[in-house]
Amino acid sequence: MLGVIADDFTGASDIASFLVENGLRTVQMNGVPKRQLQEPVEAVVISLKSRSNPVEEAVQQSLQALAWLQKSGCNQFYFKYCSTFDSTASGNIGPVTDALLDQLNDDFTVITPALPINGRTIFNGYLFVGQTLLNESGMQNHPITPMKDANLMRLMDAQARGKTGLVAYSDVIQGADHVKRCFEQLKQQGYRYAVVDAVDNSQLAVLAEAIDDFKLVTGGSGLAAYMAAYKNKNNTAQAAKTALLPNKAKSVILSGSCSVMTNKQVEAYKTKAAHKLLEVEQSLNNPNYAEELYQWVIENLNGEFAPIVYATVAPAQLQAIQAEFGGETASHAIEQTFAELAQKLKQYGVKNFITAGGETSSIVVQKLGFDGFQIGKQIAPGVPWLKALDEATFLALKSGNFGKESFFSDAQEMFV
Ligand SMILES: Nc1ncnc2c1ncn2[C@@H]1O[C@H](COP(=O)(O)OP(=O)(O)O)[C@@H](O)[C@H]1O
Ligand SMILES: O=C(O)[C@@H](O)C(=O)COP(=O)(O)O
Repeated sequence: MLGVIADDFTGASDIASFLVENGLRTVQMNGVPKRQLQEPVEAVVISLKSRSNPVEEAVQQSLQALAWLQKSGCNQFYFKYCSTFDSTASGNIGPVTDALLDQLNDDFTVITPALPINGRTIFNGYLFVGQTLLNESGMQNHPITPMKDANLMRLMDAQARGKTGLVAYSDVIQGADHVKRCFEQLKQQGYRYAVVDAVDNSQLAVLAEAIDDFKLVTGGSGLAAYMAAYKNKNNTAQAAKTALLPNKAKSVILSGSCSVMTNKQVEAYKTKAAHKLLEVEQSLNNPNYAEELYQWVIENLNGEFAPIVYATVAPAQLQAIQAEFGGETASHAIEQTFAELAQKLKQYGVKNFITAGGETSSIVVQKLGFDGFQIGKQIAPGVPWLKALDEATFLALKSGNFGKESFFSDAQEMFV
């Protein structure tokens, strides 16, 4: 069984959806579960909110997740981080990878954020988003983990204990046996991690075969999709695919992502539905603010499309807000307001929640407190509908940069 430790909740649903698409029966758990697994599954994804926590906390949470997965019968582990490698010079991708390797008594793994279907590719160890380098893609303006370099070896070396080598495109295309030999060479040269080029899915397919016996794999969801397909090559590739869809019911959208794509999605959606900007100053200073937003949402639940509350702003506005209130203070206040608002709306009877942004989605789901999710149909690559395990509440947790401009209405067009 494959055990996945995801550093945020959108990332968890992203990887879970690709595992399901490629035939693995998968469940997504909300944090480290307090109970044993009840579902017969081939993969378990544990959603953590550890991407931007202090390093020690992220390491500790990840090790707890690993221990639970080991106890539950997993024999291979995947550390899922963002396809845009969201991290800083102190972590958390490096330290968590090191801690997981140590705990598994291993000393080598791969670094593979590539997700070609969503434009994330790696060439000569540089991460691209579409046709631009990561650090020119808009990710340099990320509110919490601004990405100012695209070189994965440098990014990893800054935050991890060991040295990072490269298996370049010209080697990857020579096939899985050759890639395995490259890994051996890198190990002999003292490298602990290998960035592996992937400009399209065929390199991920090669890599999936080359790492089939690795104890720990790290990356975005792209490689996981091909691992699932490889593991499933002899049998029921369609078995786990699901048609699970949300019911038409009271629905809301909460958008706390400031990514380039979320900005476009919010702008497009504002032409269709009731919309309200979440004001940072109010979040910080008005103790009644979540209640006021709640009243606004419930007055607007009966439109053709769900109302949206958004903190999403363009880079210049974000900079001004962060300069005025402090980045962390602003982020924290916004996240708390969204969490409180979501809780009130659930109590009111809202059944479908669409959230945008990894941190935002994570805090909302933690507050709503489900044990975990079944994985439903994808709205866009990497964004499935999820159904809470014990009730008919559905969620779509949209990664900052995923989905088309019409994502928010696309999601609702799937209601049955
Ligand atoms: N208007 C804003 N001003 C300051 N911070 C903001 C604003 N809107 C959102 N944020 C914060 O930015 C962070 C966005 O992160 P996240 O939700 O993970 O989105 P993404 O998926 O795009 O990375 C959150 O902590 C959120 O609270
Ligand atoms: O790998 C990805 O890009 C996503 O699964 C993911 O982790 C996105 O993070 P957010 O943009 O913070 O939602």
